[in-house]
Amino acid sequence: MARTRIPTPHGTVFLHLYHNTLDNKEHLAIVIDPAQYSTNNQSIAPPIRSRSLDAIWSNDETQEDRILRGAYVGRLTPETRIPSRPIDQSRPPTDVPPPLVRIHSECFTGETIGSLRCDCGEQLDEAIRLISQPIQLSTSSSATIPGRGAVIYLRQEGRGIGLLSKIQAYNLQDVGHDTVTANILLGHKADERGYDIAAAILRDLGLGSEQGESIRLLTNNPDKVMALEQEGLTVLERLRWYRDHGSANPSQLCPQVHLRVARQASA
Ligand SMILES: Nc1nc2c(ncn2[C@@H]2O[C@H](COP(=O)(O)OP(=O)(O)OP(=O)(O)O)[C@@H](O)[C@H]2O)c(=O)[nH]1
Repeated sequence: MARTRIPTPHGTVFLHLYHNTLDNKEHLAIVIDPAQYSTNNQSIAPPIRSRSLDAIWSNDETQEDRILRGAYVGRLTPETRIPSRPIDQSRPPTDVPPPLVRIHSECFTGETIGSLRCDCGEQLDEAIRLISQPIQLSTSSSATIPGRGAVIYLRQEGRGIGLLSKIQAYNLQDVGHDTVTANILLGHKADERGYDIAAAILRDLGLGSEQGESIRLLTNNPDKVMALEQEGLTVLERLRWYRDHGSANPSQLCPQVHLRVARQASA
């Protein structure tokens, strides 16, 4: 695996690329924890870091090897390069809310070419924006810490049926079938997504696992919570956050979307 810093409109994030033994796809974790990047290093919450990244991979691994794959702490600059050490995870103080997590499945059409058949591109952006929002600590009405959490980006296009079948399904939708029937006519299940890889990535990041912190999950989809709990992860709270797919009715929008719509209307 490897990790690097990516500047985004919502701030600095750390992109983690994972290899796995279940499929030959490169799944990703977008870790939002800008405190790790700050120079004053006074974060009261534990850093969200990958155990496998910070592990020592071999006896002959050099500091340069570690830096190259992203196993460093703080900022990487021409003058500063501090390799990380294997993690000793500490539990956060009790007034720090659990990290916010979004499990997002790949959607080339919505994210890359801006398809309006779905709102996946907007959802991805909104997830990073929401997780990046400063967090108010419960013990003090004025103290805040930088937003922290992660988007787990799974390479399961078209609810797991793949891009080719998704394109064919769109044609079936254009001739009058709904999304579920279109998938079934193509020999697929209505939804072929799985969340075991997401659970493994979350465990690696110390999110939701016994050794780490519990999480708050951004989703309208209770299957995602069930799947993570079956994998032994702890989801403290499910936050409904967006409109359900296919719902164009503004009365069904959640508060964040109402806010965004209001902002757009006044722009
Ligand atoms: N087959 C098919 N897949 C679609 C269609 N529209 C969106 N998708 C896929 O649906 C997936 C979106 O899933 P998620 O981001 O996990 O979100 P969700 O299942 O809607 O649940 P939430 O967590 O509540 O947002 C992506 O893989 C998209 O490619 C469609 O019309 N047909």
